[in-house]
Amino acid sequence: MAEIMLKALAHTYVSNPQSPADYAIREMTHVWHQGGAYALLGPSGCGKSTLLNIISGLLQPSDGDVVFDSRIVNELPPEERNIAQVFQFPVIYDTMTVFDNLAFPLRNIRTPEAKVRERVAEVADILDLVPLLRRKAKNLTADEKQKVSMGRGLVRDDVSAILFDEPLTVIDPQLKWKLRRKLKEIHERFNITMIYVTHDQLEASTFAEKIAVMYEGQVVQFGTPRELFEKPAHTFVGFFIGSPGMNFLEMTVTESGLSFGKLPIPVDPRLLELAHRSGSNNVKLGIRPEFVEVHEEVGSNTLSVKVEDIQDLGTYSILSFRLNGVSLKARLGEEHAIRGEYAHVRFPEASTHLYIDECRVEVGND
Ligand SMILES: Nc1ncnc2c1ncn2[C@@H]1O[C@H](COP(=O)(O)OP(=O)(O)OP(=O)(O)O)[C@@H](O)[C@H]1O
Repeated sequence: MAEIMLKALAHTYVSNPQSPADYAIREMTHVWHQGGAYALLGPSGCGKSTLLNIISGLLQPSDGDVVFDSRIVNELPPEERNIAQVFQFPVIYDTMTVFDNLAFPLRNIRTPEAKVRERVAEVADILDLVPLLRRKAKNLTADEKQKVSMGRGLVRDDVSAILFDEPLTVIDPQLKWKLRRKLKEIHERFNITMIYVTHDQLEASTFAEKIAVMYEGQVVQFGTPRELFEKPAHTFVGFFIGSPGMNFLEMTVTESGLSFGKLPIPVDPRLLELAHRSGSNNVKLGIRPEFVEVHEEVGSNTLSVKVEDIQDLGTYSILSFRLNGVSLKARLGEEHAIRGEYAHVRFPEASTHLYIDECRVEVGND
């Protein structure tokens, strides 16, 4: 069991890096606490596998340190780090039985056979593999094989952490939720640090207590699923988390305030002050579709917008509308009907967020 710290860590695959864009992992300092259930979430190519391979020791970082419980492990090969890794595709021996596959990591470290039987029985029980123990692995279904692969990661009780790299890719959608629940159960039972890599926000938020969202080699936010939804720290998090993602309105900063095109947008004067001080012309207002107020009639401070489309998704619908030439979205409840060609929307100040150079800014008692 261990706390894992990434200290001023960076990695490039390029021999002579010239700019931050040459780094698959840009410099980061980051701590994974002992016993935590974490997800590493981000789109393809953002650096998730690179980071995971650096933690497991398959890859040496070009800069910085990987520290397990205050011990620098940069030089240690994977087998000496006591890290278990479960990959996208099952890693099992087809010709062995399920029992022997699960026993393999223990027999490898010369565990007494009585202990092997005890641990294999425990792990097989939690993964519902008991009826399959005598079967040859090659006859199993894809999800059974992946469960065996997970079991091999869990069977040693001396591992520092288990790293999962998109482990449900080959699993049928109907079985995915079952395995996700299993993983949660395993985490609670074994109190082990787990890091789960995925590009699927639903997978990340059902598994993890805290999610590190990665974008272009950086962790742009590390927070609970709720924090990522309610206070996205970076425009990428706003866009990537949620369905559909956050709306962004590009602001013009003037002496007297912020405006979206010619439309004045009220904001807290302290935020306006921050926008002025930054001198940036990359200022955006973000609001989640869930918080856009939509009315059929004109109301106080409402803006008239042209309805583009209403997508009925059963228990809710998504309204697409146009404002100042920009397409935006609002989420409507079941009972909320918009019939006309125009709707009247409001962006409640308490639900809007200000982003300067893509990062959320806030002022006290926010
Ligand atoms: N062995 C390698 N040599 C050179 N560049 C690499 C290598 N492996 C990854 N990269 C590059 O590093 C960046 C990060 O890749 P990485 O595989 O870590 O991302 P990822 O988030 O895991 O993506 P995916 O979800 O598609 O696996 C990408 O630009 C990728 O092209």
